[in-house]
Amino acid sequence: MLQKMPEQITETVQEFLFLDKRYAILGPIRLPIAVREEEHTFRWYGYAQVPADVELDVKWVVELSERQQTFSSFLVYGDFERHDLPAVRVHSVCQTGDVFGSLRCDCGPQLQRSLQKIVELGAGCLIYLTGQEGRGIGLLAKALTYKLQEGGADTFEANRLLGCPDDARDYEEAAAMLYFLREQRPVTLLTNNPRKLEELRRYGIATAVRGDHTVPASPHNRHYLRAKIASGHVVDEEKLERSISPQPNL
Ligand SMILES: Nc1nc2c(ncn2[C@@H]2O[C@H](COP(=O)(O)OP(=O)(O)OP(=O)(O)O)[C@@H](O)[C@H]2O)c(=O)[nH]1
Repeated sequence: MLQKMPEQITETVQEFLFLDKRYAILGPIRLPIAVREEEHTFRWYGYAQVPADVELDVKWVVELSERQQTFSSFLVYGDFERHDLPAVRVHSVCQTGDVFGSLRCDCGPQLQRSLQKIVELGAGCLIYLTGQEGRGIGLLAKALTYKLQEGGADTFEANRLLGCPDDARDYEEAAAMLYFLREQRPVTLLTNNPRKLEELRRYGIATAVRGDHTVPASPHNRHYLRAKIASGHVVDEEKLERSISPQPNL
């Protein structure tokens, strides 16, 4: 192990307090990303909660990382900190949709579209929450809900049949990271889920407003999207219907 840490590493680890919780924030790290096949440079930050009694240094970060392999992180684009109303996507991990490109949900296209919107606007942030697979019930329970959905249950009924809540997610960490970047200055939250907005506001991001985040649907996720609408998601119906029942090319 390195005896003396080079400055570029020690400067990368910052400490941040939010609602009595202590966070280690690592970054920024330059990350070139292809968005619509064009290269754009984002600033990447990782973070973790830190117990009050540990000394926050590089050694501790490395030990934590060896113990715990999965962390949430976020991407920042443009002059996010100073822009009047930048775009923010708070995205819950969806291995099937985000990584495999599954059409059973709208997660993958929503993730891609959020990066596109951020680049188009010129300033924004994507917070990728890895602890929220399956709306917080975890990957394996989500897999079980898929089997139940094949038997006719909708996405929420399937959760309940397993004794799980409809939605077990919490947004305190996301609020903490937004506060770290911009304190309470307004942002447009790209979401169709009004609860997500309310939760961020409850945690101190009081000035956040909602920006529609409807993406083209497929026949595979029609039922899923209808269940989300019935549960309170606000979707641009025209955009959705147009994509579900494509008009023949004239
Ligand atoms: N339990 C369960 N979770 C699912 C299912 N399909 C996708 N998910 C998870 O749902 C989460 C995304 O939540 P959504 O309900 O699609 O949307 P949202 O985040 O509340 O709202 P938006 O901001 O508009 O995307 C991800 O963690 C996915 O893994 C499913 O059928 N069952």
